[in-house]
Amino acid sequence: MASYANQECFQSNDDLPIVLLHRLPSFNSPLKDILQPHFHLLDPADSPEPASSFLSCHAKSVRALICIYNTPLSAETLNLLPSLELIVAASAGVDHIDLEECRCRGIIMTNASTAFAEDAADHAVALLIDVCRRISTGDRFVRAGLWPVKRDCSLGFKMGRKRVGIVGLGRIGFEVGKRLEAFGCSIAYNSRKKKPSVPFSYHANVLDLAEDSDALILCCSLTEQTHHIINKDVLEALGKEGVIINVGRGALIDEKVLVQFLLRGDIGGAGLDVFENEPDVPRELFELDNVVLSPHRAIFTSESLEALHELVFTNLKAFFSNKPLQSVFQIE
Ligand SMILES: O=CC(=O)O
Repeated sequence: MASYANQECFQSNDDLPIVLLHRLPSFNSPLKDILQPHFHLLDPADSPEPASSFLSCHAKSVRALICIYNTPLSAETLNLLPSLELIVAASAGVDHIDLEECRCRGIIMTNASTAFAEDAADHAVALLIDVCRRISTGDRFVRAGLWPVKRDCSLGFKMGRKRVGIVGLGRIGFEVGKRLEAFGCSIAYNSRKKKPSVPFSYHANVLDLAEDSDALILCCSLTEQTHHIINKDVLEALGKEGVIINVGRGALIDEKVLVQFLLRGDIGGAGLDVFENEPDVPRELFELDNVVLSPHRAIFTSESLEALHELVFTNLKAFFSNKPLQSVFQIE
């Protein structure tokens, strides 16, 4: 457990480094209480003034900003902050932040993938097991009181020893691969570049990966290049018994196409933690027993959030002491 009290604290209130919290008024986080003794936190969401006047007023003093969860951070907002050098994203995905503007301005970014990787990977594997073994289906069957009156004969798929393709071998994808190796699965992956010293086989494109896989697990970031990376051709290549799992972002998949494939039985099943228009989920999926739906909660454990708080604290502390940062997100 992190102990923030033990960390060296800046001396007087005036000495506290200024950090801007960027959050929607609806997003609260215990981070505020944790950081308050160590940093002078500016929170426009708590101010009666419009955010733009609040930001203009404090613009010059803000060198670091914490972006809470998926609060959109546009070029327009960034332009109000000419002294900004660091964005600490309290999320693994950073598709809600204008990366092009950050790249042009040389703003450094850290994200939370080191804090979230293990729990997100557990969730991906849990979805795969659930889709293959129909665990949620069985749960619904028991709760509906059907067991005493009829037998549950829904046949699932074996999950062990399957060929699994991971799309995006960052920290989360790597943890997924490690876990599935223990189930006897053979692991291959696709990412922008082949990773040195990784024991999994590399496919330079997703179509080839899908052709060689029984299940695809999406763990990559959402970018212009990965938007709808899972399309009709990829789903066809995955085949009628193929399973798709998504713990990345909804728009990695062309969702309308996926729904059609599932309704026609042209794919074996799907485990989805993320959706194109969250929290709206295509209602057609509600009736399908080979689909497991999860409300974007792959990272939500108390341990993950504790690790996130520690990471945010450590990065801010390091930044203001000119020390190396952890979990830097490379903007390309
Ligand atoms: O989806 C969760 C995250 O990006 O942290």
